[in-house]
Amino acid sequence: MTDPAIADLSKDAAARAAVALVEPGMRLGLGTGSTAAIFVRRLAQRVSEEGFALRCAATSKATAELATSLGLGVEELDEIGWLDLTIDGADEVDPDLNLIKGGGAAHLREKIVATASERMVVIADQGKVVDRLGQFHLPVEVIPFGWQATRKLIQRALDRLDLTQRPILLRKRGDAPLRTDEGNLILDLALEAIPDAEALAAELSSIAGVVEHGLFLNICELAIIGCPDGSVVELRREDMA
Ligand SMILES: O=C[C@H](O)[C@H](O)[C@H](O)COP(=O)(O)O
Repeated sequence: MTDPAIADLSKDAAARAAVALVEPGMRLGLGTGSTAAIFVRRLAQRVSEEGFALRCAATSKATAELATSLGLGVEELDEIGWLDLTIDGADEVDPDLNLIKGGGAAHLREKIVATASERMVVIADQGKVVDRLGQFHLPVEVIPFGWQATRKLIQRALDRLDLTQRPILLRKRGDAPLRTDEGNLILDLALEAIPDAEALAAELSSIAGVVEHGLFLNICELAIIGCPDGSVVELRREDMA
């Protein structure tokens, strides 16, 4: 676990490098979370200094509010239609640039926005880089109707993948179940490690009550990893380089 102050310097380094990828007139997807929020602040700063136009779609109500408060115009994704670039954070990044996202319960809209973009770039601190996905609890957004049956079906899917006895936790905010921007629930899967992310993603996607899981496979093209000294390391997916 990275020291929070060090992580903030690193996140800022990654955010500043990502702002340099933005070109005037771009159609841009804005991610969610603490790293994405730093990016939004740095982006607003650059736009106010240089005064160019952008069209932005946000991945959450929180990001839309932040961007709007900083003077960035935010539109619905469908008003813009398609995006040139999405910049977002991640909870884990593996060597193939596969990700776990959804620590902030926003992965459904994040995945819609990222896959409606020509390019998705992740910004993160070094603590997010892992050899194999799964230490971070995998968020799964589920419909409230019949969610306990959905949880049983997820458990059975995990059993088929030899991920037995893994806790599946209903995410709460205070005493109440957390509701996503879409009014759904989040189940967090404490897997420890994911031996076959493609197989798990396919199993989860086949369950009726599952809206979306937080595995982002083959979506991210570039990860900008910030370091506390202000430098960054760029990780690229081989097949897109
Ligand atoms: O749902 C939230 C998102 O997937 C975030 O991008 C992710 O949790 C990373 O957030 P942070 O930058 O705060 O670590």
